Amino acid sequence: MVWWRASSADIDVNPDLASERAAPSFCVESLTNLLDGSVEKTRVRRYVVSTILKDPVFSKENHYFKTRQERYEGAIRNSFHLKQKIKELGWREDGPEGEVIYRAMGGELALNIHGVFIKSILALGTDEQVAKWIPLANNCNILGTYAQTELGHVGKTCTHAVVLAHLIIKEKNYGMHPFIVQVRSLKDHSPMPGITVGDIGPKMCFEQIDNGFLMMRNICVPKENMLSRYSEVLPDGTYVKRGSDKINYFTMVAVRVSMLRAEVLEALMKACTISIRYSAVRRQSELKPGDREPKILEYQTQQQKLLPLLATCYAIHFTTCHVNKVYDEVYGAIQAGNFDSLPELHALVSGIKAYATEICSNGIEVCRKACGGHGYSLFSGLPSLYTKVTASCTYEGENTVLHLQAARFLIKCYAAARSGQSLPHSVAYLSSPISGACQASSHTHFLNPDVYIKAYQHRAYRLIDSAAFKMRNLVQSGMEQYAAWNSTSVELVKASIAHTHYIIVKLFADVLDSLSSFPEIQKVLKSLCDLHALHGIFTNSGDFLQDGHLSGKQLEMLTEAYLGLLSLIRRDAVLLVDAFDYADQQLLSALGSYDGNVYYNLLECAQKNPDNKKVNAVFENYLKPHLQSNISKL
Ligand SMILES: CCCCCCC/C=C/C(=O)SCCNC(=O)CCNC(=O)[C@H](O)C(C)(C)COP(=O)(O)OP(=O)(O)OC[C@H]1O[C@@H](n2cnc3c(N)ncnc32)[C@H](O)[C@@H]1OP(=O)(O)O
Ligand SMILES: Cc1cc2nc3c(=O)[nH]c(=O)nc-3n(C[C@H](O)[C@H](O)[C@H](O)COP(=O)(O)OP(=O)(O)OC[C@H]3O[C@@H](n4cnc5c(N)ncnc54)[C@H](O)[C@@H]3O)c2cc1C
Repeated sequence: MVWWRASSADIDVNPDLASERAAPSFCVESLTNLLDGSVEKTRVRRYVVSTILKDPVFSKENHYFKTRQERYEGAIRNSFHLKQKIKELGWREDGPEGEVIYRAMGGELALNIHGVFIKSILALGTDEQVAKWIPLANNCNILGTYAQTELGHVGKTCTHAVVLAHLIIKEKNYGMHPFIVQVRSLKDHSPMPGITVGDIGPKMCFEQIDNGFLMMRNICVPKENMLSRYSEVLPDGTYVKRGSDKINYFTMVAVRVSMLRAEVLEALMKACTISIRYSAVRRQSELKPGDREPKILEYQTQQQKLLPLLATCYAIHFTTCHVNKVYDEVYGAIQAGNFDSLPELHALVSGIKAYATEICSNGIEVCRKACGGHGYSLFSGLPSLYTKVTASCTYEGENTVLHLQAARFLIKCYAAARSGQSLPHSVAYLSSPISGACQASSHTHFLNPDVYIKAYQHRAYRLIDSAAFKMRNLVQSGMEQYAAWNSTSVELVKASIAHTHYIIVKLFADVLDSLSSFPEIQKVLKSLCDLHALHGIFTNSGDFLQDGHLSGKQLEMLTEAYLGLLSLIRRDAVLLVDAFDYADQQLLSALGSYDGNVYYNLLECAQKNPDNKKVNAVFENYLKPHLQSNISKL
């Protein structure tokens, strides 16, 4: 549905795109409602997005020509204007509008880490600390950041930081604890005594956000500035702990959950929208001899690049819904004093954060290359999606480090299962390994979720089992535990990826069961679920063949099923990205607009280049002497 266009000109939809929408096999609007969560949520999202897009302060006119300073200033201006607007319109950041405001802004905000600062105080502060700091932070009377990494990330805006530092009392180290530290004066913004602070300089992306360095010398932090909901130092120096000592890491769990939808999946959905629409209007080369050039989406290799990514968008979408639900449950329990599920939540979120950021950033780059030369232009919208999302493979925990966090939990659970203990829900399968080889005897058998879920479960179990076995052998042969861990870490990362992939495939298949009242939607999502699962086996076939769970013959059958799905989903591909329901101004792409008038849009964007409006200074400075030295001979 288009409710906002890239251009005010009244342009018809490109017939090549119109024909893709002519005979839908399902109701696009119903699928949009499902993705949003309900008809009402779609209405609220559209209202928020259109309100934001109509506001001239938030205009992204000439976005791709802006300097770093212009983007930074614009993002600061946007952040304050948005706060004012939210207040005036009575929107609630913790209510239905809150979920979509950030997505609607498309990232052009500068106070994101102020949000992390607030999250930390809410999660880790006592009631008194929350009462003192949160109103100040909410009103932007102080501007905060979260400083954990050594050279990390205070920039040129903030006045306060939640600093994660070691708590040492009478020479005993109690580990990392959060302290609120004032880093700049509220009067003139100069660094506080003992503080050295500044911006770290140009980055691959995030020009609109300042990231910084921070050094502290002889800084005295008042005791009441240690966030003390779960651990406190009494006036006599006694350390008191309430609950788990891991809770001080909780901000990271919270941010990893919140970034999945708004930062990471959002970008892959946009990239798929752009590249699939473009592939339905771009015609190139020859398929059938003598025929007109086909749409590039007709090429099987193009389908193979884009359609599994489209399926991945849906898979990760349902995964993030599940993760949010689990997060709410566990956070509720923690607030009531029960920390039992924190390790499982941490492992689940770590694995999914690492898996999703990796697959989304790699996927966006595939989308960019799939658009040929125009994909390289910033006007395609694809390069900036990539440079932004690739950062998420690093921030909030570098992905290898996070897979190793998840693997540590898996190995512990595997050992617990072997000693007969019961396991948390997400790893319960480690108690009951699947025995025997896959029984599929035709390609259609691979369109049965039970068959591929078993294959994924078997692969995850085998990789965890074999990593645990190797480590045990290394330790038994005299290697120290830490060295055995390092010598097994490649296999451990692989095990975490396999476990996470199993969870994602299973969650997608579970969603299908709940859709029996929407048979058309169920059908198309079933094909996407099959494609997601079979693509994963096709591209990691060694893992499934290695111990004979699948045979070479079965892989041939699976390949046939997989390729069949590509041509099946190709028919609905444009409609499946239309269901993501992005307005053109959200995509900011000359290739991906709803109307498909790619060449008109590209030319319009290029003509906006201020450099095209006048003779360039290089003419006077460098070209003229050469061009005019022999002018009389022409
Ligand atoms: C528009 C968007 C703009 C961008 C926004 C970007 C904002 C970015 C912010 C940041 O990047 S903030 C910095 C984030 N840093 C990281 O994520 C670092 C990653 N490293 C870790 O998470 C490490 O685990 C650690 C927390 C630094 C601790 O390392 P350490 O080596 O001291 O201990 P470990 O052996 O790793 O863990 C000990 C113990 O604790 C458990 N654990 C670790 N993390 C958590 C957690 N988040 N929640 C719960 N539990 C956790 C871990 O499993 C171990 O448990 P046991 O096995 O001992 O039981
Ligand atoms: C855009 C952006 C915003 C950020 N914002 C913030 C912020 O607001 N606050 C903040 O505190 N930080 C922030 N960070 C920092 C970020 O959290 C860290 O960069 C990240 O956690 C990785 O840590 P590192 O840079 O020290 O990398 P390193 O840990 O040095 O990693 C470098 C390499 O070493 C490997 N490695 C490291 N440890 C292990 C291990 N145990 N086992 C195996 N391999 C290992 C990694 O896999 C990686 O390949 C931000 C970073 C970026 C890019």
